[in-house]
Order: sequence, then C-alpha cells, then structure tokens
Amino acid sequence: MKFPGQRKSKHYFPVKNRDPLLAQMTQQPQRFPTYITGIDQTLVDIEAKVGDELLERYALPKGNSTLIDDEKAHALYSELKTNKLVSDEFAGGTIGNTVHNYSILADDRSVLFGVMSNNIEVGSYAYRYLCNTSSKVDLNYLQPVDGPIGRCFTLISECGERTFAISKGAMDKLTPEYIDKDIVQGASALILTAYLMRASDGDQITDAALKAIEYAKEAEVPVVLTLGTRFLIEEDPSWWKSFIKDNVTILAMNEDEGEALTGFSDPLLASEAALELCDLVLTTAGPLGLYMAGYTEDSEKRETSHTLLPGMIPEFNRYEFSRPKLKAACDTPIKVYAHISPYMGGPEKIRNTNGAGDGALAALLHDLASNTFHKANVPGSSKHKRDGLCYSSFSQVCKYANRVAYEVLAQHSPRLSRGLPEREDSLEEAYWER
Ligand SMILES: Nc1ncnc2c1ncn2[C@@H]1O[C@H](COP(=O)(O)OP(=O)(O)OP(=O)(O)O)[C@@H](O)[C@H]1O
Ligand SMILES: O=c1[nH]cnc2c1ncn2[C@@H]1O[C@H](CO)[C@@H](O)[C@H]1O
Repeated sequence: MKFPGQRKSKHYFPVKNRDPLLAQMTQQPQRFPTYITGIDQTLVDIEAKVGDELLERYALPKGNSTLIDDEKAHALYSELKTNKLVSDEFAGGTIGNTVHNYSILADDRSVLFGVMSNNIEVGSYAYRYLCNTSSKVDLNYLQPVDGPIGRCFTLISECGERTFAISKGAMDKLTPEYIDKDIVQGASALILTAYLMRASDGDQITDAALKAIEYAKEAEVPVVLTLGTRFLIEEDPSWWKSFIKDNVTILAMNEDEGEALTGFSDPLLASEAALELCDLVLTTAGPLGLYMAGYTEDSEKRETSHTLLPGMIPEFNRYEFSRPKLKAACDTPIKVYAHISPYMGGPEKIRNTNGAGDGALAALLHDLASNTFHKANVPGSSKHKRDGLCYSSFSQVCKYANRVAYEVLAQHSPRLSRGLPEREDSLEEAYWER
C-alpha cells in the first residue's frame, strides 16, 4: 500500500519499527493486507468523435447511457468504422475504471466481480479488457460466461459531452453465487454503480449487487455508490433516495446527477441534501471543481486555515480540516463541507472529461483504504483513538481527488496508465525537504 498525500513513508511509519537488528529480537507482526471490491458490467469503451446528427439518427439522448439492441449496435459500429471515426478501444465500465485506478494509485489489490467470456481470442474485446486492466486488479472471481462482454460506444460531441450507447452482450449475466462472501466482508469498501440496477430479460446482475450489499452491511463494510448518469436517477428519484438511505455509506455523483436526486442544481446544496441519505458525499462539478460533504464529531472538528468560502451555505468550508466519520460514530455529529477548484485550472487541452469523476472517486477510496491499512498495521496510533472513515481530512481528500481527476484528463483516458508523480513538478524542492 502506497500512501496518498505527501508521500514520505517516514511520515507514516517510523523507521525504528523496522530496524533490521531489533527485528531479530522481536516478532514482527504480519502486515495486514488491504483491498477494495467492486462489481461492474464488464465492457470495452469504443471511443469516437461524432456530430449531434448521428446521435439523433440513432435516438441517443446526449449525455445519457442508453442500452441498444444488436441490430443497432451492428449498424453503429459499421458506420463508425467505415468513416474511420473510432479513435480508441479500451477497457471501460465505471467500476472497472475505478478499481483499476485505485490499484494504480495505491499500488495495491482490488477485486472485481463481473463476467468474462469463456473462450477468449487474441484481439477480441475480452482480450483487450484483460490487457488494459492493472495486474493488481484481481480478476480471479469473474464469472465465466458463453458470449462476448459488453461494448460501450463512447460518443464524444464537439462540446466534449459524452454519450454512451451500450451493447450489453453477456455483461449482465453475473449471478449472486459468484459474489464471494469472505472477499466482500474482508474488504475496505464495496463499490457499485447505479447502472447495476437496470438489468433486464432475466439477467441477474442486480440480484448479485444486492447480495454483495447484504454481505457488506453484515460486516459493516462501507458501501460506495456512484450514480452513473442523471437520466437513470430522474426516472425515479424517490426510489433512489430510499435505496441510498437503506444501503449506501458513500455517494459519488456529478452536479447533474445531484440535481436529479435532490432537486438542487447548486452542487453544495445537492451535497447537503444527499448527506441526509448517507455518511459521505463526493460531488464533482466539472470546471467548478469538486465538493465533499460529510460528518464529524463536534468535539473533534478542526478549523481550516484556508479562506472561508462564500456559497449557498456561507463559509461552508470552516471545518474542512476535520476527518470524515460515520454519522453513527459521532455523539454530536456536525456537517462538514469542503470544495476545491480544478487543479492548476485544468489541463490546457481537454479532449473529453470521460472518467474524470471515476478518477476522483478512486482517490477517495485510496484514502479510505489507507485508513483501514493504517489501523490494522499501526493499531496504537493516536489517529485511531476515534474511528474515522478516511485517513485524511476533507480538505486533503478534496485535493487528492482533484489532482487525480486532472491526471485522468491529462492522460486522455478514463484508466490511468501510471500513478501520480512522486514529486510534483509544480512544487519547489524545499517543500519535500520539510
Ligand atoms: N473543464 C474542466 N476544466 C477543469 N477541470 C475539470 C473540467 N472538467 C472536469 N474537471 C475536473 O474533473 C473532475 C470531475 O469532472 P466531472 O464533474 O466532469 O466528472 P463526471 O461528470 O463525474 O465524469 P465521469 O462520469 O465521466 O467520470 C472535476 O471535479 C474537476 O476537478
Ligand atoms: O451502463 C453502463 N454500465 C457500466 N459502465 C458504463 C455504462 N455506461 C457507461 N459506462 C462507463 O462509464 C465510464 C465513465 O464514467 C465509461 O468508461 C463507460 O465505460
């Protein structure tokens, strides 16, 4: 496990604890392994730049993720290929991206539940999926299926907006028996997407997700839900609200999804409203940056040294130096908010923002898993006298999530091919010598 934030290992683990001479006298405790789990519809993204006319012709609402039948998928693929519009074909899926990015950032294990084709030919989509997934993502629990994995036509408009057309293949064939109870219950978190709730035609991936939630709740493993697209939430916001209230610990959304869920277009107010349903909220807001909202114990709140920010909740970031906690773990819970503007104002050139939100969530998960790791390996640390949900403060997690989102934009891919630089070019040498 590599640590987030200012990554100087000395800072976290005093070197004396690992003195090779002292080690001979004392039994070194076994390092406690940490990982996260996620469930996804296994699919490959087929990225193409298209005009709005094409979206209209195929009846694809802009910004949505629409399921399409085989006939439409065939016609769309042929048209994109004939006109040489396909720019990339790589592994995708919102949770697949998130666990991959987590593994890259943490340099540590994650476990993905989903399906994989039984017979894989070199060059096939299934093959590409496996090739483009970090070797730290454990794929041993995938369910073998007859048939191809899904395809996600990722259609980028002139304005940078992305519209998805999903040809589902066998991606929804995951069954509850393939959810390993011990693996779910031993994880730092279980990550799900709202897309998992739209299985049809007798496919069981929704039941598989519900089974995993049941296991996670039984063992008090945080359940993390990312909302996917506003269109899905708009269909029945009340259903989603009660689903989140009953099952979800951490909610990740963008401002459109936040509005669909809560009715507030302001991302801060949407975050506050969503906080009534769960313990921690991450709201990304494109060029406005991102917000976090959560709880901390009144007696442990820490005041920021940054400028107090104006907003629909005045000076909302006052306690952003506090660490997030589960509401139930607080005697006197108070709501805490934090915000950050895009890192360096965003990269100079943004081809599209696909996956930036998934990147931000991966950073939050890294901080959360670091906390479990630290607690298990350094149980005596003063940090764990009071149970926190994350290792760092709201403010720090915001910075980290923002930095990772920037990296996704800068690398032009929803899946990071490398982690963050060990030393930021933008920081002077003296910073690292502190
Ligand atoms: N135009 C932009 N300029 C600067 N930064 C941006 C821009 N768009 C996105 N970002 C950065 O990326 C983060 C996430 O972006 P965004 O809100 O678009 O995610 P999203 O809609 O959830 O994406 P996806 O669902 O594709 O993962 C923002 O919080 C911000 O830090
Ligand atoms: O229906 C879906 N299920 C799972 N993932 C999806 C679906 N639609 C789009 N994406 C995924 O969302 C990612 C960006 O956040 C894309 O990489 C795309 O693969």
